[in-house]
Amino acid sequence: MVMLEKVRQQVLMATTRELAETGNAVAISEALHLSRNMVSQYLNQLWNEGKLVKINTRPVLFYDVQTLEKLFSIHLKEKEFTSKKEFVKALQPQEAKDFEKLIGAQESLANVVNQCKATISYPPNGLPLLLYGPTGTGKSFMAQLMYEYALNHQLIEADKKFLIVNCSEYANNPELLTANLFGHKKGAFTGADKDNPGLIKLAEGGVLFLDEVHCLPPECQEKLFLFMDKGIYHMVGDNEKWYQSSLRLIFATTEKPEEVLLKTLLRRIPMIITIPSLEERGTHERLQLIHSIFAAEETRIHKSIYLSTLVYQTLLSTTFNANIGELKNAIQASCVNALFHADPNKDRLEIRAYNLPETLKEPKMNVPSMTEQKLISVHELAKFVSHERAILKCNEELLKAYDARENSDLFLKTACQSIDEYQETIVFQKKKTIRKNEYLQGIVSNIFDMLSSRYGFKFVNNDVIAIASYIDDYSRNLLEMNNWLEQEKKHVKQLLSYIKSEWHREYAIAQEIVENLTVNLDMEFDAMFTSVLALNLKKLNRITDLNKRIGIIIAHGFSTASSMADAANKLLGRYVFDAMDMPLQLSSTQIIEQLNRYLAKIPQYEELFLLVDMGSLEEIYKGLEVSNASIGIMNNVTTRLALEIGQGIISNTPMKEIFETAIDYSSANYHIVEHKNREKVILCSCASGMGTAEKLKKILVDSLPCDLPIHVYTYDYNTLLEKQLHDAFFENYEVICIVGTLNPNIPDIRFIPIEDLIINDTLDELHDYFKDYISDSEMKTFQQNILKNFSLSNIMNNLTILNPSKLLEHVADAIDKLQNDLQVRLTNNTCVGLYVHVCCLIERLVTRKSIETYTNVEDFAEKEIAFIKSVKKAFSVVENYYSVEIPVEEIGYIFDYVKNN
Ligand SMILES: Nc1ncnc2c1ncn2[C@@H]1O[C@H](COP(=O)(O)OP(=O)(O)OP(=O)(O)O)[C@@H](O)[C@H]1O
Repeated sequence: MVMLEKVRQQVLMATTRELAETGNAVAISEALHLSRNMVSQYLNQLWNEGKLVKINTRPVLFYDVQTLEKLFSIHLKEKEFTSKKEFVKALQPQEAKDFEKLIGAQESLANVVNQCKATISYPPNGLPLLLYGPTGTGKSFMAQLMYEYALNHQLIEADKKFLIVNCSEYANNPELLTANLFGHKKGAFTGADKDNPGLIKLAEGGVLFLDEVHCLPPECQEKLFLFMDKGIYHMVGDNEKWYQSSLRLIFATTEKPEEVLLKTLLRRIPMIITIPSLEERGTHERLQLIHSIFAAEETRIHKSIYLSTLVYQTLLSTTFNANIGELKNAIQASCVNALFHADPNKDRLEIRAYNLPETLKEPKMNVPSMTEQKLISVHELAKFVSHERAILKCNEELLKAYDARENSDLFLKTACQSIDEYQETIVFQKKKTIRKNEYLQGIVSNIFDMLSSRYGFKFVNNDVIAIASYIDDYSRNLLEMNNWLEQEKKHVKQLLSYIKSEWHREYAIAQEIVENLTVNLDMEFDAMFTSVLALNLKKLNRITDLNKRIGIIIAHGFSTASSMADAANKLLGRYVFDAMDMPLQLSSTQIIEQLNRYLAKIPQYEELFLLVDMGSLEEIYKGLEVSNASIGIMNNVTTRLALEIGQGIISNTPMKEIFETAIDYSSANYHIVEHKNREKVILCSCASGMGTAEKLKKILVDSLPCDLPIHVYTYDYNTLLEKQLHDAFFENYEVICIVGTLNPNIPDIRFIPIEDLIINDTLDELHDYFKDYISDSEMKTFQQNILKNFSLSNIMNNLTILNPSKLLEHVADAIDKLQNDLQVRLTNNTCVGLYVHVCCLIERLVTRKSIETYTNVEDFAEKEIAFIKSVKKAFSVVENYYSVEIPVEEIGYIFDYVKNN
C-alpha cells in the first residue's frame, strides 16, 4: 500500500472508532514510523482533495469525510472547523428544509421539484403555476414547500405570507369567493359590514395558493387574468378605483385544465406541472411514505408502533384512489382504532389487520408464510426504506464480512444473514412487481432446469423467485450499482476469487447462470452479482452429490487446476471435478492442510478421486484426514486424464477399474486407500421391476428392528444381471443378501426369494445372516414381523393397487392352467414366487410402467415357441380381463421361474 493510503487508513480508523483523537500527525507518524512532516503533508493533501475534514484544535485532527457521511447520514458542507464542538454540531442530523421534506424529491418527483424551484424563483416575482394531479397526491403540500423554498432562498421577505383559498368551498356562493379574493368595500353586498382587503392584498409579497381552481367562477377567472396581466384589480363594490398587488400565484386542480379553465386564464399560466399518483411512485417511495406517516403518529401519541405484516402488506398493495391523502387517513384511522383498544399504560401500540379501516380489510395479496406472524416496528420499517438501497447495503455488508472473515464458515454465516435480510426486504418491497415478473422467472427457471441435472442440484420454485427478484432488483438499481462498483472494483474482485477458492462448485454454477442470463436478458452482470449468486446457491444448499463420488483436481499454478476442471466438466456435460489451484511455492504439507480443510466442508461422500500434478502420492494420502470414504489418488494429471476418469465416475465404474484403464495410456500412477467400514446393506432387486423392488424395500424396512446398522437399498435387476459385481456400488457397500422375485445368480451373494419369506422357509437361515448384527431378542421381533408382513395377502396388498384378491385368483388360475398345459408340477415356492411376480407384472402392464428388457429375447422367442404359446393360452383370460398383452420379454422371466423350479 502506498504511504498516502496508509495515512488515510489511520484516519479512517480514528473515524470509525467513535471519532478517536488519533487522526493527528503525531499519532499517525508514530504508528507508521514516518516523519511528522511527511504525515502532515499527506494529511493536508487528502484534505485538499476533499477526502478529509480538518479540525483546527491542538493537535489538528482529521476525519474521513465519506465515512462520516455514511455513519451520520449527513452531507458535510464544511470541510474545516475551528473547534470539536462546532464539528460535532455539524454532525447532528440537519432538519429537513422545504423540498427535503418531500418524499420522492430525488426520485419520482425530481423533475417536478426542479420545475417548481425554477418557476417560483423566476425573476422578479416567479411565474404563475398550475399543479395538476389526482386528489391527495400532494399538490397543497407542494405549494407549501414552494413557499418555504422561496423564504429560505430570500426570494420573498421573511414576514410575507402563504395564503390558501380552496375554491370548491365557495361552489354555492361564487360572489363571496370573488369578494374574498379581491376584497370588498363596506356595504358591497348584504353582510359586508366592513371593508375587507382581500387575499390578493393580504398575500402581497408572498404566495397565494388557489386550490381546486376549476371551481373558480368564469367572472372571477376573468378578473384574475387581468390582475395577472397588469397587477391591477377592482375591489368588489368599488369599480372605480384600481388596486395593485404583487405576489406569487400557485393554482391546483384535479381536473383536466384545458376542460375546466378558461383558455384566456390558461394562456396566462406558463407552467403546468403534473403530479404523479401514488401508484406511479413505486414501492420504495410508498414504503417511505408509510414509514414517515407512522413515525409522525409515534411522535404524536408517544408510543412505539408495531404493525403486523398483514397490515404492512395491505398498505403496500392497496390501490388508494385518493392517493397519499387516503393512505395517511388509513394509517391514522388504524392508529386511532388500535389506541382505542390498547392498554393505556403500555408504551407499545400494536396495529393488526382488524384495526384497518373497513375498506381495506380484504388483503389484496398473500403474505409469504415466513413472515406471517411477524410484527414490524416502525424503526424496522426504516430499514426497508433506508436511504441506501437494500441491494447496496447488502453488497457492503458482504464486503465487510469478507474483510472481517476469520474462517470460511463464519464468513458464510454472516454473508447468509445479510443476504437473508436483503431478500426479506425485497420480498416485502417487490412482492407486487415480482408477481408480475413471470418473464424473468421463466428465464431463471429454464436456466435452472438446464443446469440442475448437469450439476446435480435440486431447486424449488422459491429459489427461482428469490433469484428472479434479485435480478429484478439488480436491474432497477443499475446506475447506483455501477457507481458503487466503480469505487469497490478491486474489493469485489477479491471477494469473488475468495468465493471461487472456497466454493468452487457454487462459483462454477453461478458463472454459468450469469453467462446464460447475459445472453437471455441482454444485460451485463458484474463480479458482485456472480458473488451474491454463488453465495445464494451455497445458502440454499441445493447442490447434492447424487452419486456420492467426488473428484478434485489439485495443481500448482494460478489457474491450472481450475482450467482443467472447467474443460473436463464442460466436455463431460456435467459437473464432476472441483479444483484447487495451489501457489507454486506451497509445500505438500500446506497443500494437504488446505485439502483437509476443503474436504471437511463436503457433507457426505463415499469415494474421493484426487487428481494431482505432484509426483509422490504417498505424501498426500498419508496426511489425509478422511474416514468412511475410499480415496483414489492419481498423479500427473492432464485434461485428457481428467476426462477419462470423469467418464468412469459418471458411469459408476469401480474406482480400481477406472484407474487401471487410465494408466494404460498415460504415465500416471495411482494409489487407492479403501475405507475401512463399508456399510452393510440388504439389496432389493426384482425382475418385476424397480417399482416392486421399492415396495419390497418398504416392507423389509418395516420388518427390521429399528436402529440396525443395516440399510436396505434397491438395485435394478437388469443392471445386476449385466454388470454383476462390476459396479462401484459393490465396492462401497457390503451386501449381506439380495431379496427379490427372481434369482440374479450373483456369485458369493446370497439370494433370498420373496416366496421363501412368504412360505417361511428361510426363517432359520435368516438368523445365520443377521446374527452378527442383530441381538437374539431383535431377531425374534424380526422373525415375527416377517411372518406378519410377508403373508401372501399382505404382500399382494402392498405390491399392487389392483384388487389384490381378484388379481391373485386370476393369476393362480392361469398358473394352474400353465402347469397342466406344460405338464409340470411347480413347487409351492415357485408358485408363490410366480404369483407375486406375475401379479406385479399385470399391474405394470395395466399402469403402463416400462417393461424390463429380457436378455437375448430374440433367441428366446425363437427357441421357446411352445412355451410362449402355452403361456399365451394359460393367460388369455387374464389378458382379456385386464385388457393387456404379456410381451415376449416378460414371458422370458416366467420361463426362468419355471426352469429354476
Ligand atoms: N411527497 C410527499 N411526501 C410526504 N408527504 C406527502 C407527499 N405528498 C403528499 N403528502 C402528504 O399527503 C397528504 C395529502 O397531500 P395534499 O393534501 O397536499 O394533496 P392534494 O393533492 O393537495 O390533495 P387534494 O387534491 O385532495 O387537495 C398531506 O398530508 C401531505 O402532507
